[in-house]
Amino acid sequence: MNNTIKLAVHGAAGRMGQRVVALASGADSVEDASGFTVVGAIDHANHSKIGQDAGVVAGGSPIDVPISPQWPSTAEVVIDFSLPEALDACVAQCVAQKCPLVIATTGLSEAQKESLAEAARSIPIVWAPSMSLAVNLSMRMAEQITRALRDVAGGVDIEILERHHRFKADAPSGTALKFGELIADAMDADEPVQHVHGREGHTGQRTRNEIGYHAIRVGDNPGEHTIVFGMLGERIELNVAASNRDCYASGALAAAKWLMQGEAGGPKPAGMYNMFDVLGMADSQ
Ligand SMILES: NC(=O)C1=CN([C@@H]2O[C@H](COP(=O)(O)OP(=O)(O)OC[C@H]3O[C@@H](n4cnc5c(N)ncnc54)[C@H](OP(=O)(O)O)[C@@H]3O)[C@@H](O)[C@H]2O)C=CC1
Ligand SMILES: O=C(O)C1=N[C@H](C(=O)O)C[C@H](O)C1
Repeated sequence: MNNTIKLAVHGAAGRMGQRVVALASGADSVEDASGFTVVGAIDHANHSKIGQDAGVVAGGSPIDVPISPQWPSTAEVVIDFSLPEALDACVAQCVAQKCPLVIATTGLSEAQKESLAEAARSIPIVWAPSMSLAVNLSMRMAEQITRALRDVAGGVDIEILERHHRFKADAPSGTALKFGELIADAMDADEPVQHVHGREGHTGQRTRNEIGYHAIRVGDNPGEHTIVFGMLGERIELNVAASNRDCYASGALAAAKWLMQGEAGGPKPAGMYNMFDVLGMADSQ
């Protein structure tokens, strides 16, 4: 009997979708990727790869699953790496099929975030801007550093630099925004933290309660974040960089597996989860 997890990938012909298909279908031996059968490789109807075998599109052997706009009825869990404008239909489909969902797409609108919260009332969703273990661990470290430096004499200036490939559509990265959100909470400032995106012109002196963001787009960089904690006389730089996209793909597969491991033997209960939950870091602030 085949008791592997039946997986559908949304955005399957894209850079990330291809790596998820490749790992989940065993092209490389990665522990988090074992135990899946890819049953659906979904992309939009006008994609040039429609009809081609998803395993071959991903650079491996055929897996008998074509890239298709059709949703398979057999999927037990869905991983989405697509575009914000493609996400609403994906969420609606998962709700209709009562299918657990991992959402990795970034650049979502506030309205989309609200509808995700609504969807999470009926299905379990893992939603995170970075599926990488190293990034999520670095987020926890950034919170700790922020708290440790909160009352340092002279103050600390926190700036977030992110570097990504030239094809990336959103800026700053979802990960940079998440770092900023967590750091702002950890600053526990008396006044609201200002999120300042780039600087140009006569900006005046930097205020104490701001976080700066700088988005660099260069070549094929698969993702790098540097959090600078600048003090008077010294600084800390927390740098986390991907060498390739498999840290995100294997993290998404770990999340899909985690969603399928509810206490009652079925999937997790409906709710909104993140990678801290998946990685057992929810309480390690
Ligand atoms: N959370 C995480 O760990 C990570 C998140 N990401 C995020 O994942 C997303 C995808 O990244 P990446 O793979 O590099 O992007 P790509 O553009 O390479 O892939 C997106 C895929 O979705 C397709 N698509 C477009 N419209 C639809 C639709 N209506 N239905 C289904 N598929 C559609 C695209 O087709 P077409 O090319 O024709 O537009 C493409 O094949 C981004 O938001 C990125 O920021 C990326 C890496 C890690
Ligand atoms: O588009 C990408 O490539 C990435 N996007 C995510 C983000 O916006 O944070 C995660 C990762 O950095 C790669």
